[in-house]
Amino acid sequence: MGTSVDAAHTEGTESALSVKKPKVVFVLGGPGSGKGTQCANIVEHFGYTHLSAGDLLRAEISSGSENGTMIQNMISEGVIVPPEVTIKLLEKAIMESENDKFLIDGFPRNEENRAMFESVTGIVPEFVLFFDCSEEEMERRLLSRNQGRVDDNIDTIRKRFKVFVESSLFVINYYNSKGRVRKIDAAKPVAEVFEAVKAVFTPVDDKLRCCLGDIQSSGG
Ligand SMILES: Nc1ncnc2c1ncn2[C@@H]1O[C@H](COP(=O)(O)OP(=O)(O)O)[C@@H](O)[C@H]1O
Ligand SMILES: Nc1ccn([C@@H]2O[C@H](COP(=O)(O)OP(=O)(O)O)[C@@H](O)[C@H]2O)c(=O)n1
Ligand SMILES: [Mg+2]
Repeated sequence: MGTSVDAAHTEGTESALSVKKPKVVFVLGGPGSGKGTQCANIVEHFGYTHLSAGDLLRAEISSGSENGTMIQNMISEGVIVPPEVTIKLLEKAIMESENDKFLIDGFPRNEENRAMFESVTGIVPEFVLFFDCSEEEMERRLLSRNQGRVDDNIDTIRKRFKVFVESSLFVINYYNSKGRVRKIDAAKPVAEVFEAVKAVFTPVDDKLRCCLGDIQSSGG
């Protein structure tokens, strides 16, 4: 028995996370759909901690980890890194945070990611925010992102789109069948997308209070 990150992978739901029981929202959508951009807005307004699976993997490469070369090669090819690597990084980041609510951005990207995260941590997401955007628009955004990413070139972008359609959409459909997907039209300008995101995160009783306020102030 143990609660260390290493122990988590051999002991099923004995992960430290099954004790911490954080609140988790998965943020999914194709490459360039605006996940990172909107997560920054959500953090500011709703007090979540943002964990981007891609950022954690890139930090792992920069740290000189023994997995670094393998991760670097896989990101350059636009393919999905083995789930135990990504889950370990997510668990560590969650355990190191004092917060108890997290936006997990860009994960789970395939069924292997999803099933292993659930069996290791015992966590089911509150809901899944899905940014829906055309490939044409996502391609335009990625080609002008200018963050020096090795995978923002047209060849790798096409491979990432293929992985999204062939593997990631399966996960979105899975959660949709469980009624957990909140789909957002992500092709609109950033501020308009965030209005739709806010509606998803604002608790129902806040929305009611807001409407009642409107009725009272109009004398109704
Ligand atoms: N709604 C939007 N309209 C236009 N450009 C956007 C929008 N959302 C994000 N961007 C830009 O598109 C690029 C990709 O956004 P990002 O948030 O990194 O997407 P993701 O994390 O899904 O790949 C960035 O340069 C970002 O500034
Ligand atoms: N769950 C994940 C998330 C990202 N990745 C890798 O990291 C790359 C970049 O992911 P990202 O989330 O930063 O990319 P964007 O969708 O933000 O453009 C992916 O193309 C994968 O190679 C992964 O292997 N597994
Ligand atoms: Mg991103």
